[in-house]
Amino acid sequence: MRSTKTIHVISAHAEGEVGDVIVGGVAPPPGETIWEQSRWIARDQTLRNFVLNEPRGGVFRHVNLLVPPKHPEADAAFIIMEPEDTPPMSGSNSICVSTVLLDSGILPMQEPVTEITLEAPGGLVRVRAECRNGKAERIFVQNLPSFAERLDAKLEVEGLGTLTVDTAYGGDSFVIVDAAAMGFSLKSDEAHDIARLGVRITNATNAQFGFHHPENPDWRHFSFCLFAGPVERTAEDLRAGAAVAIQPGKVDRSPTGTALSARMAVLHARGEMGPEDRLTAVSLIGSTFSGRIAGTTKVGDRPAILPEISGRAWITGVHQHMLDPSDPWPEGYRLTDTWGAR
Ligand SMILES: O=C(O)[C@H]1NCC[C@@H]1O
Repeated sequence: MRSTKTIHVISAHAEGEVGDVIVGGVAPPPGETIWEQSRWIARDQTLRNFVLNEPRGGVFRHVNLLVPPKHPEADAAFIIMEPEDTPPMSGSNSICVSTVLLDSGILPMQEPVTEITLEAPGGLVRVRAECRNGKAERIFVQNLPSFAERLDAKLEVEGLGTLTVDTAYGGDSFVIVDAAAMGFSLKSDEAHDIARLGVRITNATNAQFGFHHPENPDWRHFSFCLFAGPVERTAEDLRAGAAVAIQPGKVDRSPTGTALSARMAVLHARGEMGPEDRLTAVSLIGSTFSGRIAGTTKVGDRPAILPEISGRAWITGVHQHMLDPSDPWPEGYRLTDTWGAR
């Protein structure tokens, strides 16, 4: 076999959403901070195209690049590559990265609990992993400070009229719509319609509102549309369906940890969720992430919560992605039959 580059990957999924991890074969990109390194990866596109485009990737794939941490408290750092974005943070990807680091032995595992600190592009995240028999069984992530931005804002969407939406940040930026008001009961056979509609709503939100993060002026757009199911409360246990449309038009198979964090920020801002409550988000495939509000803080002058989310991930394989020097498509390709919901 001949190859001009070989990239070593441990593949994983968190509650259904793919989050592969590059463990070797890629030199750390230039940059003084993990955020700067992630901007370099986003601008350069070479690695993104190689691992995300066909024939090695596909629209369902997210890939995380492990890099040496910059922060003295971090045990490891990672750059997240999603189909269209290179975001500050991701729930499912951080759970996959933690699981791969511990299950593969890159970081030492201690049973029954291992605590590690990860450096995401958006900042430090503390991780607690429940471990048994050599497996990280459940990962608890103290996500980035999360905040509600607009509540009950009016958004015009061509063909849909005026929608009432919330916007929020949960490690990534969300427009949140009421799933029932959009005619969805959040069943798996609605995935295609949710993906198509969600992208239209995200695009309209970007055109009309534009996102502003008080401490990260580089993150200026809305990434996702969350279709939020009704919250059912039993004492301190809250439960709600969640389907997130990801650009260019797919639905997260997991319940989306950043969406759960954004939703908890909105519920907290409305006085509908407190630190004693737990919110379980349920995805279209029936998988769950659990969340709680571990504290409150401020992001700039905005009131914010410190969300903790938890979920499970599993390793699915080990891959070596290679490039034959005669391959005419070294950066791969995308076609609109799968890249973008039609
Ligand atoms: O869990 C999450 O936050 C993510 N899942 C894929 C897209 C989002 O980053």
